[in-house]
Amino acid sequence: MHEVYESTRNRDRKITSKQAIFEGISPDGGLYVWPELAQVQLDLTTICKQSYQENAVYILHHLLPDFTKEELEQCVANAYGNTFSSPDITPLRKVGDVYVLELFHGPTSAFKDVALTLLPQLMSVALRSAHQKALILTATSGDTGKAALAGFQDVKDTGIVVFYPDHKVSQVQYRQMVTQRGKNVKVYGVKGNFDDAQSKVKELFLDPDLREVAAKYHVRLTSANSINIGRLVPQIVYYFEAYKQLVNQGVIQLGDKISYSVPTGNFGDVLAGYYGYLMGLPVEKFYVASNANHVLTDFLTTGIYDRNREFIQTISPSMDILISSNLERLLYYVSNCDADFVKGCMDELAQTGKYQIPADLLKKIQSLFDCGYIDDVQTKAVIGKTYQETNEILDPHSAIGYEIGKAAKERPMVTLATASPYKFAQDVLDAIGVKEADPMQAMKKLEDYAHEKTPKGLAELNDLPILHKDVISIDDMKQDVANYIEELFHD
Ligand SMILES: N[C@@H](CCOP(=O)(O)O)C(=O)O
Repeated sequence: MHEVYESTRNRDRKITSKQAIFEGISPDGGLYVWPELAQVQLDLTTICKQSYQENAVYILHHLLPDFTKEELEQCVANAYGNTFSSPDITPLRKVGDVYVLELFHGPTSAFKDVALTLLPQLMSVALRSAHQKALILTATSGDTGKAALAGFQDVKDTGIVVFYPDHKVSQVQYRQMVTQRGKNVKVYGVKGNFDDAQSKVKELFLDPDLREVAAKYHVRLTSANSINIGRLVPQIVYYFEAYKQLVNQGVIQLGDKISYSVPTGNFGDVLAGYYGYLMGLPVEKFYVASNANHVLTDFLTTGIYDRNREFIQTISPSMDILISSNLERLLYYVSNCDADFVKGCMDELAQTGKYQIPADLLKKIQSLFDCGYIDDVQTKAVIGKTYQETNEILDPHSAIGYEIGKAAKERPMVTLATASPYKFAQDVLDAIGVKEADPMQAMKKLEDYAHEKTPKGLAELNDLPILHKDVISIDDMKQDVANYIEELFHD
C-alpha cells in the first residue's frame, strides 16, 4: 500500500519512497514521482501554528508514507537540531517591496543545506530497511557538491563522489569542496561543464559494469541531486514556511494567494514549490528566474526546449545549466501523468537536444509559471542598486530572483535567496564598486558592507589543506568510480 512512487517514463513499476530515495533514479532513466500527489492536501491552519521542524515532519510524513513518524522526527531533529545559524531555519525579510526568503543559514551557506542535512538521515533509514550500502554520485555546478559532501561525510554505510566542472565554480565554492575531510568522500574536477557531468552521472547510475562492481559489496549507486525525491521533498517545507511567516506577520490572511520568484538552473527548487502548490499552497504565480543560460525562459515563452546553444559561464555558476533535469517531473504532472509523452520528449532531448510541447500544454504551464532572465552586467547592477537603496547585499543568484520578482506585478512576492553573498565575495564586491582579487580577502572586505560576518565554514577555508586535486576527463569518471567502490567498500 506504500508503493506510491513510479517513473516519469513508465507507469508499470510502483515502489515505496524508501526505495525511490535509495535508487535515486529509475532504471528506465526517468525520475520518481507520486502520481496522486494532488490528492495529498495539507492543512494550512496546522502549518501556520507549527515550528519549522514540526512542519518538516508533517510534510514529509505525507510524502514519504513508508517512513514512520518516529523515524521522521529523528531525521528532522538530527538535520535541524543545531546546524543552522538562524532559529527560524529559513527566515523571511522584507527588502524593498518584496520578501526575501533566506535559505543560506545552513552549514555550507547555500539553500542545498536545507535538504542535504536531511537527505543523509533519510538515506540511512532507507539503507537500513534495504540492508544495503550506498555510493552517492553527485554532479555540481557549485553548491550541491559541498552541501552533499558535508551532509554525507562519515555517514555509516555510505560513500560520496562529487564531480564539479573545473574552473567553472566560484573560488570559494572550489575551496569548500577540495578541502572536504572525511573517510568516505572523493571530489573530482571534470573537464567539461555541469551538463556534461550530470549527463555522465545519470549514465553511470544505470551502467551494468559499475552496478556489478557495486553489487559485489551490496552497494547501490544513488544520487544527492534534486533528481532524487529525497532531495526534493525537504525543499517543499520552506515554501510553506514563507507562507506561514506572511500569515503570522499579518501580511496576508490564511488562504490568500502569494507568488514566488525562484532562481533556478536544474528546475528542482521551483519544482519543490510546485509540489507545495499541488498539495494546497495558495500560489498565484511562480517566476522562474534565469541567468544568461536562459533555456528555461525560452521554453516557458515558446514551448520549445532547445539546449543547442552556447554554454555561458556566468557569475551565477550554480545556475549555469542547459539541461534542467526536473522539468521532466513538471511535464509528467501537467500532461496528466502521460509517461509515454514524457519519454518521447526526453528521448528527443537526448537525440536532438530539443523538443517542443503542444500549445495547450504550454498554456496550462503558463497559467502558473512566468519567467525572466538577466545577464551578468544586469546582475551586478541589481546587486549595486539594491545595496544603495536598501543596504542589503545579495549574492548573484539571489539578485537574479530578486530582480525578476521585483519586476513582476503580483504581490506579495517571495523571492528565494539561495546562497550567501560570501560565496561570491569578489563579484559581489565588484558590483558595489570594490575591487579585490583574493577570494579570502574579499570575504573579509565584504564584512564592512554585509549585516552578518563571514559564516564560520567559509572563514576557515584559508587554513584548510587542499585534499582533492584530481581533475579528470568525463570519460574517466566511470573508471574512477569503479576504483573508489573497490577502495571504500572492500573490507
Ligand atoms: N545548482 C546545482 C546543480 C545541481 O542541481 P541540483 O539541485 O539538482 O543538485 C549546484 O549548485 O550544484
